[in-house]
Amino acid sequence: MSTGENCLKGNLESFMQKVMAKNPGEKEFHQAVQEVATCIMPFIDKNPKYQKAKILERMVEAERAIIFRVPWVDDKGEVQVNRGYRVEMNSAIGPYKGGLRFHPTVSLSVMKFLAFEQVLKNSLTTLPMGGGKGGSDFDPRGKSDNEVMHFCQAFMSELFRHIGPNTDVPAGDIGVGGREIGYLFGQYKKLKNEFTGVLTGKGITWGGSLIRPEATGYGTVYFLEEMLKTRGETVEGKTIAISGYGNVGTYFIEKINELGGKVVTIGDEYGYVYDPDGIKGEKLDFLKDLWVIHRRPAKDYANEFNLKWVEGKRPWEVPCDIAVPTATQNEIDGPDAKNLIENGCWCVAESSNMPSTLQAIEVFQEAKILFAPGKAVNAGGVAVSGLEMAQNSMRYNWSREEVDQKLRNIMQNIHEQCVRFGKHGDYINYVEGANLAGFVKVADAMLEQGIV
Ligand SMILES: NC(=O)C1=CN([C@@H]2O[C@H](COP(=O)(O)OP(=O)(O)OC[C@H]3O[C@@H](n4cnc5c(N)ncnc54)[C@H](O)[C@@H]3O)[C@@H](O)[C@H]2O)C=CC1
Ligand SMILES: O=C(O)CCC(=O)C(=O)O
Repeated sequence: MSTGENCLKGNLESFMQKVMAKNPGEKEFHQAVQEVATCIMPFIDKNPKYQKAKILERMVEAERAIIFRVPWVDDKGEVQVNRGYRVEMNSAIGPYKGGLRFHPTVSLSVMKFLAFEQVLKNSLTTLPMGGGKGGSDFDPRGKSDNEVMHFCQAFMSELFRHIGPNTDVPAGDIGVGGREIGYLFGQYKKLKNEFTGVLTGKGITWGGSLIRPEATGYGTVYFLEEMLKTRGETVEGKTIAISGYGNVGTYFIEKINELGGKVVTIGDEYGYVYDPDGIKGEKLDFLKDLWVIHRRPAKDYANEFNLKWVEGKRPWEVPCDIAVPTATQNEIDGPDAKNLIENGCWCVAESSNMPSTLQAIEVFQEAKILFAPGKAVNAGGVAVSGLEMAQNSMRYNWSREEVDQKLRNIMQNIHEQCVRFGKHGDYINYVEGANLAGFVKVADAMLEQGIV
């Protein structure tokens, strides 16, 4: 290793030590920062203006992080207490924008890693959106509709004072779909007495955008198509393993089926289903409601169609051409990554946020397979949220075809940016490309806006 490389390694270590000391125990946040800093620090070294203004040091510090109590009453009349969060990470290029997650694993660390990733992702879309994320440790599974509504109303009773159409615009994420956005919006409107585009993912009759429900899944496919083109390939005839079967997973399958690919797995934290004939027709119709409407486990799909259920394992042991994680963070570890490659997988497109551990990323990059990170691959969801905001401001709606075309253009543009910033000879380092392209726009805006 040269003296310059040693010096950079030393800078990264000392930077990470400071981040870890300031954010003790927040392992997901450390992981997200480390992945980004590893790519950005050599670039900052060559562009001292970013160092002088301490841009990266400022970017890892949330502009604001709100933690609040969410008390509500369940169907038995018992008081329940959950914890709510909204991390407003960076507003250099627009209002804070990012989803709300309702899941028992939600913690400050999870919220901060998601908000940090969101800043760079939103920048990649080229739309004027800053980054934020929020949520609660509330678990919607097994709750009645009435309980979900009461929880959403209690959550918004605090959140409403921190958000607004020009300040912070939340949307859905794990456990938050159209139903939850409806209850959250209703409570916001009641409290503020105004009808504004304060949330995205709204119903079509009250300000939502066509294609928003489909956007993350479809956008993933559009990005995947661009990746495959770099090797002269298409989706047609490819066998694909995925994990989650919620909003992202089901619309991903829908678009893959249209293009002649075959999705053979879905799963959850309890195991996975192997469906070698592919998830299509009435099986996809069944799957679409399974989580998004009923919040039921993946095993129900195996039982319904008499398929193999593999208890306690992840789908990454199944032979496939392409793997697309669509569930949650750190769902592919080092051994999973090795398994995938040994079984013939040559492309991994991350549709969930930070699904691969740092070790898994290393395995994919060393094997030089096509590998692209969530912040690029899954940016279609927030991109159409940005289009929903634009339509709300204009008090106008674009057609399904118009939104879909804009989504496709945005995903192609993100792919071009990844190539521009990440190409090394024949190999495209999509992680480096996405991080650098996302960083430059935010960093330049921060420089122009002074030390704030
Ligand atoms: N909804 C959106 O527009 C976007 C979502 N994402 C990411 O995509 C992923 C999926 O989100 P959605 O489909 O919206 O959520 P969802 O709530 O509709 O579906 C979540 C899926 O993940 C599974 N799951 C949840 N926790 C799990 C765990 N601990 N282990 C294994 N499986 C688990 C559930 O069973 C379900 O199949 C998340 O990582 C989310 O952050 C990223 C960009 C946009
Ligand atoms: O649509 C949005 O605002 C956010 C989507 C989201 O949460 C994400 O991109 O991870």
